[in-house]
Amino acid sequence: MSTPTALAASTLAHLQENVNIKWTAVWTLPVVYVFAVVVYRIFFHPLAKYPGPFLAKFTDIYPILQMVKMTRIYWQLEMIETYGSPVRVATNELYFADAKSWVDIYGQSSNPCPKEPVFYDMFTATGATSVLNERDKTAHARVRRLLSHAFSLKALLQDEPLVHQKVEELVDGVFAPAAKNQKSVDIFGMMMCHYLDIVSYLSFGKSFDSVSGHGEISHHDMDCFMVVVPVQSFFPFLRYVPIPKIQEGYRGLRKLINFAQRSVIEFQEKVKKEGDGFAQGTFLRNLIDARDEETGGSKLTFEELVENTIIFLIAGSDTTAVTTMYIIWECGKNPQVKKKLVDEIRTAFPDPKHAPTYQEASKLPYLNACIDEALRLWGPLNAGFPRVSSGKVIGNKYIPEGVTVSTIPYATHRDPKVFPNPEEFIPDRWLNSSAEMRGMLKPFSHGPRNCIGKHLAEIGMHLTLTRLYQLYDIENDPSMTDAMMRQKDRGVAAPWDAKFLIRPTPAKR
Ligand code: HEM
Repeated sequence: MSTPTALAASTLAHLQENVNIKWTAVWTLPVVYVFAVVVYRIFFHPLAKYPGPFLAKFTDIYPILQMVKMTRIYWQLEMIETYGSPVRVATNELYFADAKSWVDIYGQSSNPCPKEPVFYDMFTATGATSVLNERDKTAHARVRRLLSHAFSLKALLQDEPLVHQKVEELVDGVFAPAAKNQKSVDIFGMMMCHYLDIVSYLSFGKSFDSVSGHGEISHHDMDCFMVVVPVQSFFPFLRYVPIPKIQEGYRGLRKLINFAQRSVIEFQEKVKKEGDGFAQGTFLRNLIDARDEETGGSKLTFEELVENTIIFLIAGSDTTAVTTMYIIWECGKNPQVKKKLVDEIRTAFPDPKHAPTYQEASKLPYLNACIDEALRLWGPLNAGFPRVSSGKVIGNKYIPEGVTVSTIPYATHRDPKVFPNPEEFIPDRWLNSSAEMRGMLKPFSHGPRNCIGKHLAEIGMHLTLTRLYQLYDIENDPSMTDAMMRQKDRGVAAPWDAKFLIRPTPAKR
């Protein structure tokens, strides 16, 4: 018979055993779960058969790491070169680098691949959706139709005098003083400001005037809020974090939203007061007046106007500025290229009193070739645009629904079979371009979600480059190196050191 002490001891031992079993269960269950997930992802996941680095089979570490390091484009190319296309770069993600995938993923389709939510939810200033991040096909098509007239070449050309005015401000405020004083000038920030001034003028009916520094909003405000905008969708309470940089970002964002709201209201009031004649045919007037017959004559709401115009600033200034700067950089490095371009421009426009118009400048074959080549080699958004497979054949394989897919421009633009010597800046390759080359060059993406601002970007770049080379001989400052101009991929891929020193001197004719 057990004594009471022995009984108590045995009960205690049982209890302890139970507790041990429970503790063992507490830590073994997650381990078994994680092990099962890893085994599933490596051997049984629908993407198990695709090549790729080992860790990508069961983690999403690589793309995240590359985004943080801002070196995504280089790693993307390395993945394609090492494993071919498609390559599995994360548990549920494939990269492609061929012409057919451009059409399959991004082309017009009754079964389109929608935008990837985690990536695109980042891009909102006010919390509303815009043409950029709207995922629903029908809702996007409505906004896109409402915006399309304002972005048509014909409508934009009505605003051409404004672009000329901004180009002259860049000349007078930046190039002329540097040429006069025979000094190098850093055009990195100024070029961003130049295009910001153009887009803000179109969007709000008044420019930020950031080149002259007289405006209400500066490029610095934009930089500030770009620190918080992409992060806040992951951390909804970010605005309450008392870190100075974050608070400065929110101040910049609030300033911009206030400016946008105020400008749209003032403009709408003027339209009401002054009637049909007011600012007729201008960009903002076109947006306000646009009606979509397919949705019973719906118009852009106030919230849509504000969010979309802010998105135009983000999408349309640094992108165009970066491309312009890389053309100047490459011309500085390649005297023969520069000579051809400058000769073409100065022969077509010998009189410095006549600033070339877009219709004239867009007919220059070598300038067009330089722009294509810069977008191929240095395109600001060449890291790709993620979509979610809708369950369809992409390339030549069926890709199940839900897999994240993208075609990587940085890689298609460097395919040596299509672009010999891919790392070299050779504008001549575009003078007789093949359909194959055009099928691989997609700096503005492809299909119904391609860049709506392409014409505006082209007007800006043509007018700016022709005028600058018409008036100035431009050298790269000797201190500038390839390493300083290497692209840093902060969303828009721009020179690593955020600096580009050049030396303009009056054109020798
Ligand atoms: C060289 C200059 C530019 C380049 C390389 C460029 C490139 C692109 C690319 C690749 C996309 C597709 C992005 C995606 O699918 O996520 C895009 C979309 C867009 N771009 Fe541009 N862009 C440029 C200039 C502009 C300008 C000047 C504007 C307007 C002011 C603009 C406004 C937009 C908008 C609103 C979208 C979203 C379109 C939609 O989803 O329907 N872009 N751009």
